[in-house]
Amino acid sequence: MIKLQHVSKTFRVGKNRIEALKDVSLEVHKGEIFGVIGFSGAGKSTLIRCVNLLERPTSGQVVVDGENVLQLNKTRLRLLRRKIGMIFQGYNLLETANVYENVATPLKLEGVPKEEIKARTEKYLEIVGLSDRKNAFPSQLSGGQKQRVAIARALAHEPEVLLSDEATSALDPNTTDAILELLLKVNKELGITIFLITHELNVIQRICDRVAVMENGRVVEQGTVVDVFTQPQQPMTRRFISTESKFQIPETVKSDLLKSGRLVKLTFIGESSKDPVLATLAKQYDVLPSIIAGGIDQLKDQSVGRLLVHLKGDEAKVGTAIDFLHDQDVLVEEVKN
Ligand SMILES: Nc1ncnc2c1ncn2[C@@H]1O[C@H](COP(=O)(O)OP(=O)(O)OP(=O)(O)O)[C@@H](O)[C@H]1O
Repeated sequence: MIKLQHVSKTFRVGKNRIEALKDVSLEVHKGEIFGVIGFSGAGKSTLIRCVNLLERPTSGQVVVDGENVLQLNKTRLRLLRRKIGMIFQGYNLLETANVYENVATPLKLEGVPKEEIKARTEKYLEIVGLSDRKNAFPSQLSGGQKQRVAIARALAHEPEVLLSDEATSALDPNTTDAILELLLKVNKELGITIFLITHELNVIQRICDRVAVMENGRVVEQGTVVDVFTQPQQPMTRRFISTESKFQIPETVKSDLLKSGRLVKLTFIGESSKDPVLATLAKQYDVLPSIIAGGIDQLKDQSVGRLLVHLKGDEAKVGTAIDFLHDQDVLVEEVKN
């Protein structure tokens, strides 16, 4: 649906050159939710803005629905942009227009017939749950409601792709969850492909199918959310996951535990969480496992359980027990000093 091939973007500010994107390639498949995550300044906004040419790449190709957008004339580009809706962190609503007008006015400007404008505006306000607030003005709405209006406005153009530029970044956690649920519904029920950028791991975990991790203008890692989340390959990705993870123990506790045994982080994905591996360690290997910390993360379609386990016993037996864990359907990472 969206293909970015070797995309680079350099900004010139006075005598300085800022390389915001360096040879970025990625592909967003039709029907999926694809997320790009990275810390501030990584190049995420520049990247997403290259899809609908709010920003023009310095080099590389951008292909949307089979069309090379960099080669389109103005009319064809305008037609293509109709297939691409966009929502922003700051909502970009018309403050002097009410909810209904915020959705209807852009359709009017596009020359959509009157009856159709009414039908679409009502339909999409209903989908985002704001039918009863259509006469309210933006100043009378909460942040979450404003984002719902922005989503309805984008959907009213009946796009095939929705670009989301940090749409939940200004919202509190509960409102964020509600907006993420709405995006899932838009993806599932309307079949709209979603390409989003975020600095929040939670957004990726909750709704994305695949993810790309950006650092200093480059994509350093990409894959399914389950793979990238459970087996991060790059230091940057690990840093991101551990920064957000509640799964950390103080250094002093860690060094005490390492004096009396070995420490392993176990990750259980889906079905593997049902096997009683810790009981097997105690029974068959004569090793005493103690759970130091643990938790479950809910990814879009999968739950991932994590345990930090201390293993105490005869050194050789603990070694064999760790080999046994590696043979199970469980990801094992030993924690060392
Ligand atoms: N119009 C511009 N002119 C000059 N430099 C720019 C412009 N837009 C972005 N940049 C620079 O490009 C780099 C990437 O910025 P970008 O906004 O894409 O990153 P980001 O990952 O979206 O970060 P943030 O979440 O803070 O917006 C930064 O160094 C930024 O200062």
